[in-house]
Amino acid sequence: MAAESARMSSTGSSLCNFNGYRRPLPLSPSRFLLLRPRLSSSSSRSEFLGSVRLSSKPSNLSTLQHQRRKFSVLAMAAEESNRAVPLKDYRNIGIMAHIDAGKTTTTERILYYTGRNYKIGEVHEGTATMDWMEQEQERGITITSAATTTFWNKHRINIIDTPGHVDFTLEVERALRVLDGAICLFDSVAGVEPQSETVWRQADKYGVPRICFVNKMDRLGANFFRTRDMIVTNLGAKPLVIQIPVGAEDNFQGIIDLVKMKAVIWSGEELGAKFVYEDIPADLEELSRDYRSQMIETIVELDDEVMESYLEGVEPDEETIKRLIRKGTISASFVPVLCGSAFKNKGVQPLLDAVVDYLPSPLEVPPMKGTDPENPELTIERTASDDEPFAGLAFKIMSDSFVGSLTFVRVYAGKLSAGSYVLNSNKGKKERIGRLLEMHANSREDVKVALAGDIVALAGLKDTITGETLCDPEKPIVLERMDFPDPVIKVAIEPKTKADVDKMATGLIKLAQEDPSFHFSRDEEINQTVIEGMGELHLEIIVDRLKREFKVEANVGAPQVNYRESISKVSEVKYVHKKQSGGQGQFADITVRFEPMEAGSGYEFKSEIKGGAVPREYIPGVMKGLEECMSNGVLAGFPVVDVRAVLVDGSYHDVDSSVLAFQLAARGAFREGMKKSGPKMLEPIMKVEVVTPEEHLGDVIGDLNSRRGQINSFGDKPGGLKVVDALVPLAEMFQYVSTLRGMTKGRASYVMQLAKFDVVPQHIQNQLATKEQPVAA
Ligand SMILES: Nc1nc2c(ncn2[C@@H]2O[C@H](COP(=O)(O)OP(=O)(O)OP(=O)(O)O)[C@@H](O)[C@H]2O)c(=O)[nH]1
Repeated sequence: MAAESARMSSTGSSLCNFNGYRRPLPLSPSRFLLLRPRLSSSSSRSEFLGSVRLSSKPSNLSTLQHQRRKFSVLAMAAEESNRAVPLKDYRNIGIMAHIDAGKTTTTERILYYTGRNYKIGEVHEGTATMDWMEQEQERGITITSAATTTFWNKHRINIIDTPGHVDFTLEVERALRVLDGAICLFDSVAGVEPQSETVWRQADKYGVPRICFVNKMDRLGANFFRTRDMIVTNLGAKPLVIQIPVGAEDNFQGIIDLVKMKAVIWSGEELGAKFVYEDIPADLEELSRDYRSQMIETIVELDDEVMESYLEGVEPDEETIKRLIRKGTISASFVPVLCGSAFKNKGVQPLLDAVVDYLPSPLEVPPMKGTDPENPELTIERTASDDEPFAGLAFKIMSDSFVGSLTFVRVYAGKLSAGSYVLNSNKGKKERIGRLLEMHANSREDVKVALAGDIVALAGLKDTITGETLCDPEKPIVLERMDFPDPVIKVAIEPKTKADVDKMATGLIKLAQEDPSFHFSRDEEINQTVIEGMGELHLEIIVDRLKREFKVEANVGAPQVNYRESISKVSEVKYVHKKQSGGQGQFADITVRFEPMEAGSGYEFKSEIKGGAVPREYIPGVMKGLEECMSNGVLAGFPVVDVRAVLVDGSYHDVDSSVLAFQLAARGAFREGMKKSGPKMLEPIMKVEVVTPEEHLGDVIGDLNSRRGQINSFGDKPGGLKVVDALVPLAEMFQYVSTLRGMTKGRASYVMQLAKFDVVPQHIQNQLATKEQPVAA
């Protein structure tokens, strides 16, 4: 059996200690129904390669356990040999791009050509298989990742379709976290668009090898070479052109395969149209030779021997070329660039070949690392093998009308059997694996066992939420968690009838389990529920799902920005809470130092108490008192962030001191301390990119200025379009879509994403301080 290896890490967290205690960013001004732990950021795969192996974890298994283990190893070995597809032939891939670049269409074509989908759906007809949710079909956009398994050339390909809209970038992050490789799609007319840049950076962060597919070569204005150049200028990447188009727009016929030096021409554009390999047309011979030389000169750099032969005039053979393209893709030395038209059914099969030929198998990516739940200082790794102890990551939860809820899990190591028990190592709870399902968009297949490298859906898990680890109870590990963004927008929501109250609570809990970027809270005092998310569309979809899936009719208030409060300087306050009203009194004396922290740090509590000035048993009272206040800043009641509270001194009374007295003292210290620390209000600032015809440029800029926008740059786009890049407070962007539409007769478009939090101008702070919290309409 492969040994479980242990590594020491310097980043162990001490979540429960008084010193260095951290809590999540407070997200609502009122009481929470749901609190989420702040998750540590995942480090990149390349970072992982740098760690040092120290020792093996000692085993303390009893003889009986040893025997059982020996038996199960033998059983596993037998199963390994029964593996239908060897692990080296697995490809776990995602398809990512800007909105409307054609991800869903391409995925549909892949499913068709790999034989899993007999009746193909068209996105614009609202019948695409991957876009299975009703809202997606109506709106023609992809809003959740749907995982599906398919086969090509004896390889097993697990595909995750990801959304392009910025409100759902979390979905893209989640997909990237569990994938080994990606196809980046571009619209050949628009080239590299803003959301492609965002997902590209996300893929960089997770070290995901990728190939590029320049889609929509049949569209008017299609330009493969311009898109290739934009990959250099906008993404800073090194493209390796391995195909060039034959024709473009109406005349797009196929591609030149620069590896085989053959033209691949489709006989028609209907589904299932046949293609043939033929000689390169005379007018493309020179261009093809040029691009092939560039390709070969790039790849030979990866192998000294091949380079030497090449310099002596020997061109590498097809097998060597493919091996080196694969090597360079996996090591991110370059990104192969292909082209086609998914809609016109051209280029999809060679794209599938490229997935198999150039994207990595689970064996070619660094082993997954995590920590020992008993000892967070100890880093453990799991390599992709059925012989390792089971470890998997729950990366998505979806409500399902048949089985209640489905938990999507990427199996990193070991095997998972239906009917067995696994450990949720984040919660320390066992979960029974009821059904294991292999997903095919909206249909499913029961399987008995999932093996290393698989992506499966589990039915009937009770406690596991997105981002948590499931593992072998005898070999526990907590895998690196995912980063979830904090919501930037909120609205009040109220059920229309009393009968809907319970249904709404059930629905909100389920939706929050599925989507870690969606939060909700309820203030019993004013009888109000507030939902929080990443944008207007995100919350609109949540309300829509409440209605459709949970049959809840609700009134929804106007959207409000999630402001935050913070401090600008250090302050120290001494606060004595003393009460004597007959009977036992209350006494607590504390000195707390409040320190500003770097943006995004949340809130931290530390105790520097020495010699028992404040006895240990009272410190939780101080922590609790401070934490309660952190969700309610002194300026306008917004959550307080980026603050460290340090308990430096205090005193107590033998009879009158209690946890409650210290809790109340902490509240008093917070109020005074915040006021002394230069409190400030922060607001989300969005990076906005507007694409508009030149004649409306003046109006667009004037309007952005009137929204407190700061214009950063202008640019040009094909087709005489202008691009404006600006930073605008989110508070000024509500309903921008209709203003922009009206102003430009529907000819301009925009995308935006969170850039940073910044200080709110004083006059707006004053208005906010006197404003009511959101109320449902
Ligand atoms: N002309 C042409 N149209 C295409 C092609 N591929 C996709 N489309 C069309 O482009 C539109 C968007 O395609 P989708 O597949 O939904 O794009 P998507 O990237 O999944 O979109 P989101 O999920 O909303 O981000 C649809 O109307 C498609 O029919 C293509 O190769 N050529």
